[in-house]
Amino acid sequence: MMEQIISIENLSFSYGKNEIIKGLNLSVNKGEIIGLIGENGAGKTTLLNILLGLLPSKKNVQVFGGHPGSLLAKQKIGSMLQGDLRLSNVRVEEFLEEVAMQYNNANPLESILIKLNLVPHRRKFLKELSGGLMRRVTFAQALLSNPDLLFLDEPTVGMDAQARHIFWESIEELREQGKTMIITSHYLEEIQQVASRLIVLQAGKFTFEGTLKELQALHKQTTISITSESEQHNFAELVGVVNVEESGSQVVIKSVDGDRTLKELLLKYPRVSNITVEHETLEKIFLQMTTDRGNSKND
Ligand SMILES: Nc1ncnc2c1ncn2[C@@H]1O[C@H](COP(=O)(O)OP(=O)(O)OP(=O)(O)O)[C@@H](O)[C@H]1O
Repeated sequence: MMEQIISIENLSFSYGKNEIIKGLNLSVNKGEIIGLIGENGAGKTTLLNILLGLLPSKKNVQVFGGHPGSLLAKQKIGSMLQGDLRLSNVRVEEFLEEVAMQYNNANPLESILIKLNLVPHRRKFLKELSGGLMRRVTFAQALLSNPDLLFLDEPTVGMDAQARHIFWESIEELREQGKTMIITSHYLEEIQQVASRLIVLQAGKFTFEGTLKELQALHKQTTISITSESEQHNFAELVGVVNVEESGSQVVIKSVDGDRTLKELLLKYPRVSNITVEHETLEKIFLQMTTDRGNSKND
């Protein structure tokens, strides 16, 4: 049987009169990697803070079968939140040693410093770290407790290419170990590669939950680019086509039924060449979803 790690039933949350989270339901099983995506201000960080017990909730939120923020949950969760640890006059290794002391089964600090390439920075003071280096130290802190559940809020902001690479490699290892994760990120290309399930949060409500494939099927616009030397054509008439742009012999066709459009295209216009077919990326789908909502708001 699947082990349920997080359970949320009809959760709402307000800051004063401002309702931020609106009737959310969610169940997360062991080993799932949830990619939580949403515009700025959608409520992602607020939701993570509720799951950590940093913001209040009622019995409708359970983490490891208990209340968020319980001693058990604290031992089992590693989190990497937004906001830097600008403590004065504390060195990286002193800070991490202190964190490790709070846990019963802490990972060896030395191995984490090596894995995250932090050995050359261990004697630096936190206050002198760059933004990206600070994120790496924050990730080290999240890993120290050898957590079963990780909340990673915008983990790669400010990281350089190498640090990002090391980060996603570590996530892959954690996935193989069966760890459960909720990751928020605005780098959708990165998140779509690791997430087993995507959740879109818009203005405090989940507007999509499922795999990337399922999301793509809902927004199934396909772009077919071709070269056509023939003057005699009417690509707009092909099945599924919603838009055609022509520039000389270059033609870009948008279709909501890519497979059938392509079939009919090749049947009717066998002489077209340089055919490329592109499905929607998560980035484009997300832009479309948020723009649609923006438009309907102004209706
Ligand atoms: N302490 C607070 N007091 C009042 N309002 C707050 C507080 N923290 C956040 N908010 C508001 O709650 C809303 C959701 O914020 P939250 O940080 O959860 O969004 P987010 O999805 O994480 O955004 P981002 O992508 O920018 O990190 C925003 O409108 C924000 O202004």
